Amino acid sequence: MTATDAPPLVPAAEPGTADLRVAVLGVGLMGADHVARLHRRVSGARVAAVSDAATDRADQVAAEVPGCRVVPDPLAAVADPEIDAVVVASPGRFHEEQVLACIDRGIPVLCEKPLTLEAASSLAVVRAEDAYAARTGGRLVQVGFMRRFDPEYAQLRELIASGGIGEPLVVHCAHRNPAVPPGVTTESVVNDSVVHEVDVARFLLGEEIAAVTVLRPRSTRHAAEELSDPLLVLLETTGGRVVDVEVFVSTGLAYEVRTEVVGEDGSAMIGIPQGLVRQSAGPGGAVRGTTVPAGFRERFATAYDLELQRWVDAARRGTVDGPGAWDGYAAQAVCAAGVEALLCGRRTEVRMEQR
Ligand SMILES: NC(=O)c1ccc[n+]([C@@H]2O[C@H](COP(=O)([O-])OP(=O)(O)OC[C@H]3O[C@@H](n4cnc5c(N)ncnc54)[C@H](O)[C@@H]3O)[C@@H](O)[C@H]2O)c1
Ligand SMILES: O[C@H]1[C@H](O)[C@@H](O)[C@H](O)[C@@H](O)[C@H]1O
Repeated sequence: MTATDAPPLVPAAEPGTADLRVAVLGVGLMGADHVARLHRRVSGARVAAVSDAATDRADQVAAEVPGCRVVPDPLAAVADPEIDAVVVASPGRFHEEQVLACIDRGIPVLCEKPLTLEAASSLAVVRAEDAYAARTGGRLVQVGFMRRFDPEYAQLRELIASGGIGEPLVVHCAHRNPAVPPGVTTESVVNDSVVHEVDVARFLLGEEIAAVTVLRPRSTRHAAEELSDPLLVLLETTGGRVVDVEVFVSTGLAYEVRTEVVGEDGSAMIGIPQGLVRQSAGPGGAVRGTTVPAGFRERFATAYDLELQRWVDAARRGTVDGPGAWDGYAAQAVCAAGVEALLCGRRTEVRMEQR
């Protein structure tokens, strides 16, 4: 199920308030999905403008939404007085300036992960939003860690919080993509893929990550040259728990995202369809195990719906109801240590400012 073929959400916005006029910056794979969701499934908002470095792409996406304008310069879209809120879905290297422009204008922004590409620039976003909060008491930034809105992750968190499996000790994660676009590097796998598990670990365990170690097992023959794939990433939390992440981005098969938490009194796992599931290439390269989703758009369709609906509802109330700038910064600080650990081959401590 993707943005366009699922049944609409139940309207959630409060009556009597005007629709939020949203600009979406970057309408590639993710941005175009967000436009379709905001247009067809989410209530209380309308896509008033789109902006993309590829103007033909922007024209094509805008044509699907009545009343949607194309604004070629993304910063002009942010500055436009007829825009109330922004979704940033451009490549990560543009996030910092686009999010800072939203904070400068005092409008809410949902920024796709990663918040920025480095810990220092993410911290600059935190500081800018803190200055805005000191002046107004409000918050503006939400980061697109959509797994927090996935019903299975939410259920797992509640189970842990209720003591249902006792004190959590170890978390095992698998994050497997069938393939990644050309140009993806081993370092960008840490920043773009492992960043989800970093946020999941903080979300489930409620503590920071203190150190990262990265192991490089033998690489698959399916990986692009120079890509170390899979990786095993070990995250040690401040409370002494350990999270292991197998990240494998060129399986050639399907999209598998699993998380198992092992506690003192039990364990719980999410992300596995019931029954025996086998993933293997069949004759002629066909993929068996079709109950496993093909990609993140299918697996997390409900999470993206809920993420956008809650962002719109909160933005209309002048608040943020989801992972904020600090969560984006914390994840980048861990990923920076992860890239360092990858390059030096040793356990690396995370350097993070005090909140
Ligand atoms: N949460 C998730 O599950 C998820 C999934 C995929 C991608 N993402 C994130 O979404 C973002 C976009 O990824 P994608 O897969 O859609 O990439 P993409 O390459 O498909 O799309 C990016 C688009 O941005 C445009 N662009 C380039 N420079 C721009 C600029 N300065 N301003 C505005 N647009 C610009 C490109 O022309 C392209 O159309 C990334 O941050 C990525 O990490 C998140
Ligand atoms: O940008 C994508 C996206 O964030 C997906 O959710 C993740 O599974 C991929 O590994 C990553 O490349």
